[in-house]
Amino acid sequence: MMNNLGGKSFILRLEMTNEQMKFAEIAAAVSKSGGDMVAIDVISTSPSFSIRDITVTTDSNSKMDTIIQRVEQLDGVKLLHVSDRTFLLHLGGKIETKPKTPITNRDDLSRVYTPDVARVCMAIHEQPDKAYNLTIKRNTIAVITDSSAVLGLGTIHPNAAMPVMEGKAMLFKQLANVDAFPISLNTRDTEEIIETIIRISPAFGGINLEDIASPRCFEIEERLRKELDIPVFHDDQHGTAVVLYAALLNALRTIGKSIKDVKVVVCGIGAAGVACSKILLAGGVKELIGVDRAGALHREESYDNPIWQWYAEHTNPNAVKGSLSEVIKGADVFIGLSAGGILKREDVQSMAKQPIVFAMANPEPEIKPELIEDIAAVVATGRSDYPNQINNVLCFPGMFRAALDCRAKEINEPMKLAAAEAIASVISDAELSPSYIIPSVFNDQVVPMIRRRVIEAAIQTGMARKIPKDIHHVYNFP
Ligand SMILES: NC(=O)C1=CN([C@@H]2O[C@H](COP(=O)(O)OP(=O)(O)OC[C@H]3O[C@@H](n4cnc5c(N)ncnc54)[C@H](O)[C@@H]3O)[C@@H](O)[C@H]2O)C=CC1
Ligand SMILES: CC(=O)C(=O)O
Ligand SMILES: [Mg+2]
Repeated sequence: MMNNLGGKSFILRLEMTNEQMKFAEIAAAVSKSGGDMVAIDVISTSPSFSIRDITVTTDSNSKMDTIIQRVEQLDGVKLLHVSDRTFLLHLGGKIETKPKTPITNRDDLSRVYTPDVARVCMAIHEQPDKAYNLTIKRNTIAVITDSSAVLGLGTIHPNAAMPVMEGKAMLFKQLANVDAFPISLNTRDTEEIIETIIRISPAFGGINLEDIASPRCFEIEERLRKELDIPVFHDDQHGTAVVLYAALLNALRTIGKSIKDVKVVVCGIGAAGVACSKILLAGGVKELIGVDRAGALHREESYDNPIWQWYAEHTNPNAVKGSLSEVIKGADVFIGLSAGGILKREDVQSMAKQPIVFAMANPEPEIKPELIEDIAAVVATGRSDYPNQINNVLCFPGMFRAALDCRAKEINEPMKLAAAEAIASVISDAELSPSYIIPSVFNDQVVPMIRRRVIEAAIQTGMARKIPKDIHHVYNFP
């Protein structure tokens, strides 16, 4: 079954008769259908035929079927199997847990497990905070979803949300050495979600809420922040807002506009759209218009959704009404956090000179960059296969590294702004350009810069319960 989630790479296992072996024809069939043959591996050979794996890449999934059909039609070639490399990477899940020390004899066994472990349990029982020293709590967070807003896929089965949560857990570990447990809840009831998270919280040093739809995500996060003494961070709201703000600061630097003067249209007033709008208001944007499915939110309308009511009262100073195409006219910046393909080239043509377009919906952006690269000054998406990836992955590993290291009670607004400024500052003036406004996820300065700036902000705002040695030493904090 084909989907349409962007470019991909796949492997065709082919049985080829030796006298009719024709790589040139296979390469031509692949190329004519819009693919590239990037590798050939021999699996087995016999006097009359051989079995080979041909790795093919395409720039869109829709071309995959055509390539397969063309290759199947070649004489002397039998298609045995098609493996999608993305699926292969997911076989058996993407992460595992491992003991830190081996258990090789009875003595080890009695220390890590019963009877000696009981002494450790009782030490923590007498002083529960010792969990930070004697359990995984010190370095472990939970990545928790209710599967109601997974990427831009909407509500999907709880099992189906796991690949994204596992992916986030991988990124936490690889980028910031934070251990993360992926958890997909089998409920979408606000009270049950809150109660479940409170009940499982003792194991964790932080909670990363992920892909929980608005408006329930706002209440869930607010209530958990009050109830728990560990940081609770809704990644789609705050991680996205931090990275968006960093990218916008740098994009404006490239075209010489000031954040205080630009007209910004945010499309999709959900979890990410609300948080991004809040950070923009805090950063000084005055003319901000939010658009959702029914058009611009404005103060002359009343909304059942309390966050939309708040939004309408705090944005759109001229109470502009209308569809996205109407309100985007003359805007300097478009920020899409809604759904794929909803922005038209004509909409971008109607924006102010040197428009900035951040089409951040995943997996399909609001508009494909190639459709507007000749008319937009700066274009960014949420994806890793285009330049300028604005994705919360630039924030959450460093943010939780910092929060765990200083044992933060909460992640507050100054800590988020500090993270945004840290990300923006990774790119020097000499490096900055319209196609390089935001560092890559593989830039190894990102996590340490965020960590340092966020810990400083946590200390200065009374959120840190511990001052890591390196920070204490460098800044001479009391
Ligand atoms: N690049 C990044 O780092 C991130 C990207 N996203 C993407 O942003 C999108 C929204 O995510 P969330 O805010 O978590 O979801 P959400 O479900 O909380 O909000 C989505 C909002 O978009 C609106 N919307 C949907 N179709 C629309 C349309 N055609 N026109 C106008 N508004 C429309 C919905 O009514 C809703 O208010 C998703 O595609 C998600 O993948 C979200 C978080 C991070
Ligand atoms: C990137 C991300 O968290 C999302 O698209 O939901
Ligand atoms: Mg998400």
